[in-house]
Amino acid sequence: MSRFINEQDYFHGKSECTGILLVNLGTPDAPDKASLRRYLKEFLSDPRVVEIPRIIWNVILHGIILNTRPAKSAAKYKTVWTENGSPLMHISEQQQQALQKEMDIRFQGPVKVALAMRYGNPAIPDTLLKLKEAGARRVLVLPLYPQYCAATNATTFDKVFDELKRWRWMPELRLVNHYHDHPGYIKALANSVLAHWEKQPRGQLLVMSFHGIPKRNLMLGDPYHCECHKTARLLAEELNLKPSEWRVTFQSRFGKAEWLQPYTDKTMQALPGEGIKNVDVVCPGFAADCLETLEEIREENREYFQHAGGEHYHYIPALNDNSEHIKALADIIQQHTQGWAETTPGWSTTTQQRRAEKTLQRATDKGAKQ
Ligand SMILES: C=CC1=C(C)c2cc3[nH]c(cc4nc(cc5[nH]c(cc1n2)c(C)c5CCC(=O)O)C(CCC(=O)O)=C4C)c(C)c3C=C
Ligand SMILES: [Fe+2]
Ligand SMILES: [Fe+2]
Repeated sequence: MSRFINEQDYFHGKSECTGILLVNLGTPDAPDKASLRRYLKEFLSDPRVVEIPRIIWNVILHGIILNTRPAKSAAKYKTVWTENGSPLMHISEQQQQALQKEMDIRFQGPVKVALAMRYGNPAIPDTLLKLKEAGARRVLVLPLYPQYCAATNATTFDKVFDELKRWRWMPELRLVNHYHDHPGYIKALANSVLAHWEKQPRGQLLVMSFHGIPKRNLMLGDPYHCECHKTARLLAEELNLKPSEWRVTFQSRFGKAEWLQPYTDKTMQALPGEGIKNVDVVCPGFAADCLETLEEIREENREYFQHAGGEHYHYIPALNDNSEHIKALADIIQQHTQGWAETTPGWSTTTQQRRAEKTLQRATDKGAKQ
């Protein structure tokens, strides 16, 4: 017996690979009360998510929230659930598959891209074990949150560290902290807005709505607020927008404390009164569409806006598995895996083959001339 996870079938010369662990938030297994209760219990028990002293929070969570919220949230999830299940899960799987293809093209050595969710399934420990079985001696953790936040990125890293604490032979580990100002990500966002404007008449204002966090977290030094504003400024610059043509708001407030302002819902209720009756809304902080974009932004906030006298409200989808997004994420992976011998970005097999064919052709041409 050993307290650690051992290398049961280790043998010398076993083939190795680089593992890329993509992580998003997670989603309930089904849009029903029992699944929501399980999911919310795990999520909201995380001290990185709710930073209230445990003794007080446990009473609120178990006494009130877990008795009221699961049914209400399940009803909301039902409105976005599709035959493929939760949008967040389905889109994340598409991203994983597309990134695996991109890695196979870009890298010489074997790279295995795996998807995990911070809460629910597929769990981070199980996915790390799968990467281990595949021979991943190097692991890059890429949380799919462009803006760093302790409630999302730090808790992802916590979970990875907790699992690796149990291993006898730890892999080399690298973490992507954030990519809020990555040029490829900003360009992909800008092009998705431009593509939308080609199909729909452009609104008077582009609202960039980010998931909120408690204001206290900002005061305690969380860089999230600042990174959201930087993303927004870079996106506005890329789109050549005047200051009056764009605005940052924060959505998805949870609980009674003050969160980052201005709130998206209050803004939507106020805009028609300011003479802004046509808006486009984009959520640059969400790598994949989910409950918070599809239900809260695409539907709920449209109602607030139109109820207040707004006319045209267009939601611009998240980047999802859009090819420019996948290329930007692949660039981020490439930057962060530099120096890991087997993944040295080089010519893919097809590129090498094409080069060899060209060389052969040149030699043949030369031979023919002589
Ligand atoms: C994009 C980054 C996110 C940050 C930052 C974030 C902070 C944060 N969230 C809650 C509470 C809830 N969030 C919920 C859903 C949810 N949150 C994110 C992303 C961020 N959260 C996503 C992608 C999702 C959607 C998941 C899906 O299945 O589609 C929920 C659950 C839904 C509900 O019951 O309303 C809660 C609760 C807090 C408290 C917080 C920061 C402290
Ligand atoms: Fe959230
Ligand atoms: Fe919400």
